[in-house]
Amino acid sequence: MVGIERGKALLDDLIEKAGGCAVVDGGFATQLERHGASINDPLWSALCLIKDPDLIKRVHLEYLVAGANVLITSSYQATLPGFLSRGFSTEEGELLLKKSVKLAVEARDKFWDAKRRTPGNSHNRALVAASIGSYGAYLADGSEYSGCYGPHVSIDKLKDFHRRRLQVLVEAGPDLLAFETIPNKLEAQACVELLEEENVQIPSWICFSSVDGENAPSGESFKECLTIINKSNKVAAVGINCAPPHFIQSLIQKFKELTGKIIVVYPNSGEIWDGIAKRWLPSKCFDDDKFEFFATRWRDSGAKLIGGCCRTTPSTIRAISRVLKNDS
Ligand SMILES: C[S+](C)CC[C@H](N)C(=O)O
Ligand SMILES: N[C@@H](CCS)C(=O)O
Ligand SMILES: [Zn+2]
Repeated sequence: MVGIERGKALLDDLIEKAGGCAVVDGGFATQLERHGASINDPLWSALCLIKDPDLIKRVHLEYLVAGANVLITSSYQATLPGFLSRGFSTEEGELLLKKSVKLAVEARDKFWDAKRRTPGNSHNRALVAASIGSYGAYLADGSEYSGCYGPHVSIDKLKDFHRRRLQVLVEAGPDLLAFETIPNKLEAQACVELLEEENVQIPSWICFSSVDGENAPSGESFKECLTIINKSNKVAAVGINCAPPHFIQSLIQKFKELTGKIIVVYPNSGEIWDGIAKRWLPSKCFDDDKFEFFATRWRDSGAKLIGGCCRTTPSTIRAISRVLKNDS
């Protein structure tokens, strides 16, 4: 078995060993902020790659201890143009991108080396998914929740935006690529074409946000979006991240009808991001108990990777992990 098939087998194996549903980590930026990191910045969580890499590793370890089987790297809003605009050279920017993968791999290996020696160890070796935030995340104007990129953003522009970061992240050796908060069909198409053009040999997941619980944020149907993704053998899983948790049950059912790929869901707490004021607004939320209650429903509806996104914490992941493990 070579390349992409080997990577997919690794993911299938992780899911099987976890009892049919593996746990993704929780809000990465949220946990950085709980430790005092100040990330109100165009680079958002990626600012810590520059300012406090030790904290990044610490947060990865906290999610592993909480039961995460997949770690998502700190590269969501880490981009070469973003680093260049801060005075870094291209080479330095590429090193920062690589560092995001290195920190997660080091945390995973440290945790796994300790666990595998423990008698009765029931842990799986976690996988590292390199985060690729949408173009809207880079714009830092909240457009990952609207999908409105304007008429001048073509598929070629989106591919150009994503290409070098993707190459550098793949070179750094993660197990998976995690495209996050994709808000429209055009960007989904760009990601799929890029994976093919770059002949990427590790599996990806592509996750959409949603603001109405039925469609991509752009208003385009998931049927249209998934028709594009279904044609790609580079994409192992598809799903939803950073959407309100009360949308998830019906979206899993919808996705089940639209794809044969693994379904991945990691909703946020339900708070709404105000992209202009750059803060979370209160709204209908799930607490950890509700995540615990709904995690088994999401699994029973067909999700095979479940976690949390913004405003969830290691205690959310502990609750999800506990219930999925005890119930499998
Ligand atoms: C997932 S959102 C809360 C990340 C931050 C956003 N892209 C911004 O920079 O405003
Ligand atoms: N994984 C990202 C959030 C995506 S919305 C982070 O917390 O950095
Ligand atoms: Zn999020």
